[in-house]
Amino acid sequence: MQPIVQISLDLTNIAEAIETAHLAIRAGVDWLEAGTPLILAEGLHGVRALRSEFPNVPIVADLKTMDGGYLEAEMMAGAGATHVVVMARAHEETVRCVVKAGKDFGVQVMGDNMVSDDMVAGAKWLEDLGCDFVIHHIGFDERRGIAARGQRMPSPLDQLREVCEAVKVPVQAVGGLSLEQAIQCPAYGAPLVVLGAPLTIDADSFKTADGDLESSLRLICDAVHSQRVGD
Ligand SMILES: O=C([C@H](O)CO)[C@H](O)[C@H](O)COP(=O)(O)O
Repeated sequence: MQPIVQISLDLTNIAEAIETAHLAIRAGVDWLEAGTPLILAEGLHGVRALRSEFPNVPIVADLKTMDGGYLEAEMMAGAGATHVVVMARAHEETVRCVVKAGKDFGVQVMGDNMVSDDMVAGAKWLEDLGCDFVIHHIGFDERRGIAARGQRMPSPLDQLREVCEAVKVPVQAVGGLSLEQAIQCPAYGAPLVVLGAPLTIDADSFKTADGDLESSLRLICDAVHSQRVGD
């Protein structure tokens, strides 16, 4: 499969999310993610607004579902999401409910192995329960906490190859990746590349000399799309 570029809209209002999404789509981004902060701030309205503005673009709702999985997935599907996210730390029954809702409402399920005791086993478990994708994720707080104690910050690249080898479903690596590291994900076997905080939060640092963020983003998308997964 050709690598896919997703932008994580970790923003807190619809106007900013739509503006960033337009720029991203023009630059070649394939999927939009309604990030957790956007969903907290704007809820279903945020997902509906993205769907209405971008009728044909896949939209990942990063809900991080822990319970009540069927209804959460049903609501997000109704608002226009094409993908929902359930956590490996949730009860097995919750993952099953989200997978069932995914089938009933035509959305795909991404299982997130964040904070699993064994990240590789967590990924495999999510696949066995029927998730369509695995997100291999080192959480924001975990990374910051470890760094604050003066230890090396863990990276999702550390075990990415192992996770990709353990499952058959496509894998996405998330959590503190620089743009350069994100671009390397297909070489580790992960076809889904997420551009997160560096672009949505520190966007100014990624503008080209002429101040054009869109052209920087286009270069990144081209670099990802020109790769073959696992090379
Ligand atoms: O899911 C996320 C996190 O848990 C906070 O909600 C972020 O979208 C994800 O961690 C992306 O983070 P960066 O890689 O730092 O952009």
